[in-house]
Amino acid sequence: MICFDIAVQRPTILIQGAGSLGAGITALTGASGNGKSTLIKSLAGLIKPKSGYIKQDDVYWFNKSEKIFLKPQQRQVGYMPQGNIIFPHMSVLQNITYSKRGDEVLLARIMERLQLERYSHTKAGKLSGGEQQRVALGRALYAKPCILLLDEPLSALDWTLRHQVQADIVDIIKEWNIPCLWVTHDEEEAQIVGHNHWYFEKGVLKGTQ
Ligand SMILES: Nc1ncnc2c1ncn2[C@@H]1O[C@H](COP(=O)(O)OP(=O)(O)OP(=O)(O)O)[C@@H](O)[C@H]1O
Repeated sequence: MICFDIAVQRPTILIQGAGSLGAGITALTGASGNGKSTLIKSLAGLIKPKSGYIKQDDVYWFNKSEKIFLKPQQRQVGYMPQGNIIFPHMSVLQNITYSKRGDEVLLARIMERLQLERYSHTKAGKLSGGEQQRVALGRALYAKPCILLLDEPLSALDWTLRHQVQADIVDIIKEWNIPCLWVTHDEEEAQIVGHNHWYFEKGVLKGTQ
């Protein structure tokens, strides 16, 4: 279980949120610029909030008053960022094993589950959009995450691929039984994938109770 209560000051908006993430998918929506990526990056350790705490069970990842701040690599987080998500000149295998956290068994399982085996030595930049998304997901899973943070994981895909990759991700999260925070602009996608639905309104996280 990941619990947090944080505030992040941005130039034009104060972003605040408190909640807890147990197994299953929590969809996160909200208007552009309201703080969705900021929350995800804070949980991943890429942003240090100005106050509050983030903890996994009893272990603090961030605690302002105790001056605790774990770096991203010290948190067991699988993070799939928005935008350019793969290293195009590296092979699929090199992309997936980038974190060096997993092992051969986990790698084999990921390659099989994401149907990437036949592309192992292909440069990731040569794959289709949907295949690249699966590589990015594989990299996040290879980090042996205790939480998956997905920032608009389907945004680069056309409608057919969207449904396919969406179903793959939902299946894997069910199988792995871990918490997942899934950012999307698409309310319909949020309803389909999310067991819970959080949203940002004027920088404040709602729907967490
Ligand atoms: N690196 C940064 N430095 C300073 N301010 C930033 C930075 N990145 C984002 N912001 C600001 O923080 C606020 C929240 O941005 P954030 O990216 O979290 O929004 P979002 O809800 O994810 O938006 P979108 O849906 O457009 O991706 C915005 O006002 C944005 O301008």
